[in-house]
Amino acid sequence: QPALAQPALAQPATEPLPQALYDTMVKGNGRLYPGYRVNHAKGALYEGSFTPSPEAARLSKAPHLQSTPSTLLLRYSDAGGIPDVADNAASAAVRGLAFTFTLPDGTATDLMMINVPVFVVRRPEDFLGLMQAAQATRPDMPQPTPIAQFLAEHEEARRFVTTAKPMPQSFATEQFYALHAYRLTNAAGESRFVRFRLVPEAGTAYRAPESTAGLPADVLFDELRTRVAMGPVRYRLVAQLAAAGDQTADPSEPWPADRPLVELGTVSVTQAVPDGPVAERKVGFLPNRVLPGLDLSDDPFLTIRSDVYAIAFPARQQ
Ligand code: HEM
Repeated sequence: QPALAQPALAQPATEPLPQALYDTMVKGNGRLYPGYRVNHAKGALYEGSFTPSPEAARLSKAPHLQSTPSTLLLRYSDAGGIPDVADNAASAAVRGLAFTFTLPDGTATDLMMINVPVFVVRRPEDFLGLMQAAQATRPDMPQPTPIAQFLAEHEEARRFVTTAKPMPQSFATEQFYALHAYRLTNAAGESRFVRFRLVPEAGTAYRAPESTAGLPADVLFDELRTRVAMGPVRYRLVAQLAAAGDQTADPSEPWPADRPLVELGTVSVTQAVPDGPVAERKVGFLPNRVLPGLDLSDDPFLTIRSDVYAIAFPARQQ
């Protein structure tokens, strides 16, 4: 009997993906900013409330989507790991808005959004590849540079980087998207896949690209603080409903624009958190902090990102 050739399973000792994503993000920042988030480092904390619409309970039995209002803790942010990045810097253009909804009995869930409707890559491992390609690229390199090569091979990333990301007039005139699909299940046991978005009551309003150069570094955060001091800033939380067969695993691929939108309720941002810069260090959000009636889809980013944030949060407590 011939001996079966057993190739040695010589796998290179690689880091688990969440740790590799975190470490590569830290490396990309070039230096450490102790106490700050490695991404979305510049931000501000606010309080508010969420009042669900009657339609919300028809879609989901999740406690925050029934009739009882929740209190909200919200954090607005600019992209990138530099805590004092200017709001008009190109690197800050992907802005974040993260929420914790808390019911009177302490039940809580998180929702994390950015101001673009789709993500830059299809899969978490591609995000690692994108960061590695960007970090390996030097201006004096011959073409194709690693980043040019990555973009050549990833059509969705090309689409993302070439899509204009205009600077809003205000955080109160920007739309935000949770990107990933979630599954809502109502009291009758009926399930739908949805994607959440936030639509500003003030309408969307952007700045002409040629008008942003001389703006103060904190223009958006200062404007929001002044605006909220004068009265609540409101948004509508909206669910886009998937049709049967729409894919739910790839946040770089939008669903067709004709998918119905259902209003889930009103978000009111009512006041800045006192001593927010200190308070925000003890605050973290998780894409997988869900409730019965609000479940994760098969989008692998939801779990991988949650694992990354579970590494990042304790690392910034020191
Ligand atoms: C694999 C892809 C991603 C990685 C590795 C990643 C990593 C990170 C990390 C490490 C932080 C800092 C967390 C902390 O210290 O608490 C962060 C913050 C954030 N991320 Fe991501 N992220 C990814 C994708 C996304 C996507 C798709 C969204 C869109 C919803 C998003 C939205 C945010 C927001 C809004 C924050 C700020 C949270 C806050 O204000 O505390 N991220 N990200």
